[in-house]
Amino acid sequence: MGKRSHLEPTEQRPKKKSKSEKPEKASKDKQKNGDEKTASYSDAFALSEIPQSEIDSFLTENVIKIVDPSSPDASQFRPILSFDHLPECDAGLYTQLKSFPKPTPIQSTTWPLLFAGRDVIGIAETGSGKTLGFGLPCLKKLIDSKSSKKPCQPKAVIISPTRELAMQIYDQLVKFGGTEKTQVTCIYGGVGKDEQRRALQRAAIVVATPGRLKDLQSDGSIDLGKVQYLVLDEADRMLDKGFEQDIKDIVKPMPVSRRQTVMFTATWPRSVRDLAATFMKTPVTVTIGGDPSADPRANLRIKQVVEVVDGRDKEGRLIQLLAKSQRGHQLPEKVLVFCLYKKEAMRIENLIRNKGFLVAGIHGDLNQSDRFRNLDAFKKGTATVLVATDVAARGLDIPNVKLVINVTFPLTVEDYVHRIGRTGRAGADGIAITMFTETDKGLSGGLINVLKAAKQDVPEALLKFGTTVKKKQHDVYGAFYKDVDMDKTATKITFDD
Ligand SMILES: Nc1ncnc2c1ncn2[C@@H]1O[C@H](COP(=O)(O)OP(=O)(O)OP(=O)(O)O)[C@@H](O)[C@H]1O
Repeated sequence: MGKRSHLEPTEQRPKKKSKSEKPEKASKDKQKNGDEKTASYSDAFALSEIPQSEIDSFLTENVIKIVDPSSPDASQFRPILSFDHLPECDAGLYTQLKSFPKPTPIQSTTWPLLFAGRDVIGIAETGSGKTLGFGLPCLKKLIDSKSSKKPCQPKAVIISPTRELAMQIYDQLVKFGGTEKTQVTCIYGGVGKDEQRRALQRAAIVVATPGRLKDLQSDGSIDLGKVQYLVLDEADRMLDKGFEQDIKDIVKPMPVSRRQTVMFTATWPRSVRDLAATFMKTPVTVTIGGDPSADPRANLRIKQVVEVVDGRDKEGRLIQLLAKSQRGHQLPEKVLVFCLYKKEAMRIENLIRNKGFLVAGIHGDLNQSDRFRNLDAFKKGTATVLVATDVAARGLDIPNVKLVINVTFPLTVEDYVHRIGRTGRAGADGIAITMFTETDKGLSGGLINVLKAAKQDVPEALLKFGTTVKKKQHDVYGAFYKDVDMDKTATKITFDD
């Protein structure tokens, strides 16, 4: 292990080391924190052989920041630069990884920490492989675990804000899970409970939406007292007011000392950070691409176009854009159209259908089988336009979405970053076109900062609305807040369960 750096204990930066200097192969029983979690992790020999200068370049080039309150030593956890550096594991866990050239930066940096049992907050751009970032260590933990599992007592729980995202995480775990795949299950609302109860009998890893998980916990169908690995995906969403109480209730039977807690997201607003700390034990915060205290950051491969328009011109402009993307190419492009409200989404979907485009919709008023079916149609390309509310803003990994059109701006710039992040995934490019009207002007400052940070053009007309960033106005924001029918006087907020 190299010399300790003189940095403040809260911050790790790449340490300078000569090329010939090699770190000791260190065994890392990382639990200095006096808790009951134990995990042993050592750098693979091939990783320990890599010169420190190469590690330093990797950290610098990817603008990786690691803040560990318990240690100032940057070399303690070397990023896993190649799949060959992964710790040994049975059960064909790494077989499927061969389809990828190497780990993404968030995977490289968080995997060693997670294998070593640390609590981790991982912040990285949309489409950067965060699911496997938390998913692979989860599967490895299960494979390595010697203790037997009792029915309805999972060892790992992964919580996601929407049913579609929960299913997507489940699919990934099954795909990468090798022989353990039969021990993964997914529970979410909008469908019957009996089958889910049966699946819980054998499930070691449960992927869930919070409402249904809480329901099954309350009626005794699941006992979370043995959970050792807890993930909040889209963590800022899971911790905002809409879900906060559910999450608190769910984690009550899993003491923080006995569980590893993992939070991943692309946006990490200040408003949730203190709350996050109450769920975690000396977490290491890993940020890819810059300081987490800055404005939410968009994926840099997405070209962002903002058009300041009169509200009455939106539909005409939308049809123009769709005509170009659907008929101006050999094959129609996949386009995701975001609306703010369910009624608006339904109206826009009908409008698009009447113009002869292949369209499907996804929002909270559809039953679950229609939601899954429509999403599937878009994935397969039988519908090339998907009209969605923010229920589809986060996490969904739909191949080849070329264009995102925001017909109505979301209620927060974080949601904007997630919405446009449905394109430009896994290294691809994408375009996002946003119609911005006078009604949205309260968010112009935040949007301008997102555009500037991503070196995008800021239209004059947007600057005229002002550059001040207003404090977040909605305690409940994002996908579910907006899945409300604002045309009605009763403003019941509905959540995925
Ligand atoms: N090492 C890798 N190399 C290339 N592609 C990868 C790698 N790991 C994962 N992917 C692929 O990248 C895509 C995006 O991954 P994922 O959905 O996990 O992104 P994310 O960071 O969670 O995005 P979001 O913030 O939108 O939820 C997926 O199709 C996934 O299969």
